[in-house]
Parts: sequence; C-alpha cells; structure tokens
Amino acid sequence: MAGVLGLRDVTVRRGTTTILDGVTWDVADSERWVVLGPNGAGKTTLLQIAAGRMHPTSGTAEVLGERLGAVDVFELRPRIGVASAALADRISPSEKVVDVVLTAAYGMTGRWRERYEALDHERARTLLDVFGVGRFADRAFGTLSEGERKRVQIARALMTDPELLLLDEPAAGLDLGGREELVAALTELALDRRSPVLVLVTHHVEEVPAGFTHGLLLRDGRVEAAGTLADVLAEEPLSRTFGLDLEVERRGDRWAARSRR
Ligand SMILES: Nc1ncnc2c1ncn2[C@@H]1O[C@H](COP(=O)(O)OP(=O)(O)OP(=O)(O)O)[C@@H](O)[C@H]1O
Repeated sequence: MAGVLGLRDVTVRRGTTTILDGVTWDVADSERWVVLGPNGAGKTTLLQIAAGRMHPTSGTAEVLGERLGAVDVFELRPRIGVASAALADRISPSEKVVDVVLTAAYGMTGRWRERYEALDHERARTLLDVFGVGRFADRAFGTLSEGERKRVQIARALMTDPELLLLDEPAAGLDLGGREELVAALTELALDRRSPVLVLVTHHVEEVPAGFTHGLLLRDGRVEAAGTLADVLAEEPLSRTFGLDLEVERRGDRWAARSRR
C-alpha cells in the first residue's frame, strides 16, 4: 500500500478556535513517524483524524486508502490500533489484563457476554509476552504499575493486527526505567518489518525510539516541519516549534534537547 495517511489542507475548528490549520501530511507504507509539539499544538486532534474518529472541518483526509466522509468508519477503525490515555481511562480497573487485550478484537472495552475463540486467547497472551507483561495476564488491570499498563495498552492496540498503529504519549507518566523499557519495546516494534505503520505522539525528543524514520513538528495547529527524522529533529525547526533556543544532540540512535539558556 502506498498511502497510509494522506491529509490535504486539513483544518479543524471548534467554535472560534482553530485546532488544526491547513495540515498536509503523507505517511507511506513501512514508515515510522513521530509527531512532536508543545502542549495544545493539536497532536491528539491530528491523531483522532488519523484514527478515523474525527472529520476535518475543511480539507480532505485519506486513511488506509479510504476517504473520511465517504467510508464506513466502523469498517475502517478495526484496521487501526490506538493506544491513548483517553482510551485507557475507559478500561475498568477490575478487568483482567488478558481481557483488556482480548476485547480489542471486538472494538470495545469491557468483557461482556462475548465468546472468544481459543486462537484469540492465544494471541492476546502472546502479545502480552512480547511486551514483557505476560506474567500479569490474570491480574486486574488496576493493580499494574503505570508502565505495565502502558505496555498492556500497546498489546491491546495490536490485537486486531492493524495496518496502522497510533500511540498517543505512551511514555507519559513513566519513571526513567519505565520509559527506557518502553522505548526499547517500541524500538523492537519499529525495527520489525512485519509491524504496522507507526505514528507516535510525544513532547520529548528523548522518547523517540530508534527505528523511527520520520517526524512531524506541530505548533499552534500548523505543521512547522515534516520529513526524515534527521532533518526534522534539528535545532532550527525544533527551536521554532517549542519557542525556545534549543541545543539538540544525537547520540547513536537517540536524541536529547535542552535550552541554551
Ligand atoms: N472541542 C474543543 N473546543 C475548543 N478547543 C478545543 C477542543 N478540543 C481541543 N481544543 C483545543 O485545541 C488545542 C489542541 O488540543 P490537542 O489535545 O489536540 O493538543 P495536543 O497537542 O495533543 O496537546 P497536549 O500536548 O497538551 O496533549 C488545545 O488548545 C485544546 O484546548
């Protein structure tokens, strides 16, 4: 598939607020994108368009070759995996971890009278193992640490074998060890050619895993820069995006940024 995402001049307005302003963005098969920008830049809104969960006020958006507005979003959504704090909030703390993953196959949170095939059970447990949380499969979701919950959410997002995986701030709230473990898991995912196309939203260049290929910088709903990571995670575009004079360092496959002042 050539075009996984194709946004043309996408604008989202709510009342008098313009949340996204003329966003044009192309994501192709096998690419791994990072979306970076300060608080309120419009990152989550952009991800909602990519997830087929919001329509542009103007402009056009194609997701997995389907034009939003002309496709049945209920057919489109199972092809897209999403992990976000908003979705995690809808998971009952008493829900068994394996069920959190399993219910994704039915596009819903909460286990409620469905019948699951043995293969689905096996896949859910395998995904939990892949993300290092297999030993918690039979525990209640609410008893896990923040980092463990994040990994369960990614396993859940992968349950439907999606073509596109959207991760909204997966490292938010993690301590240093938790962040590094998550970054390592995402690096493995990014480097695996069988993985879906990945889009990761973050505030911090330190959270960009190795294996990611492209970056989009957003500020005030506008694209400040988009392209290969090496081009985009440079001092000039990053400083412009965050409104700070930034010093950016690349060490091996990871980045770090700090203010010069
Ligand atoms: N329904 C709405 N009505 C008015 N403004 C909204 C609405 N939804 C979002 N916004 C505003 O749009 C802006 C962008 O929000 P969004 O959540 O997309 O940003 P973000 O880059 O993900 O921010 P953060 O990094 O803080 O999570 C914010 O200023 C937010 O307050």
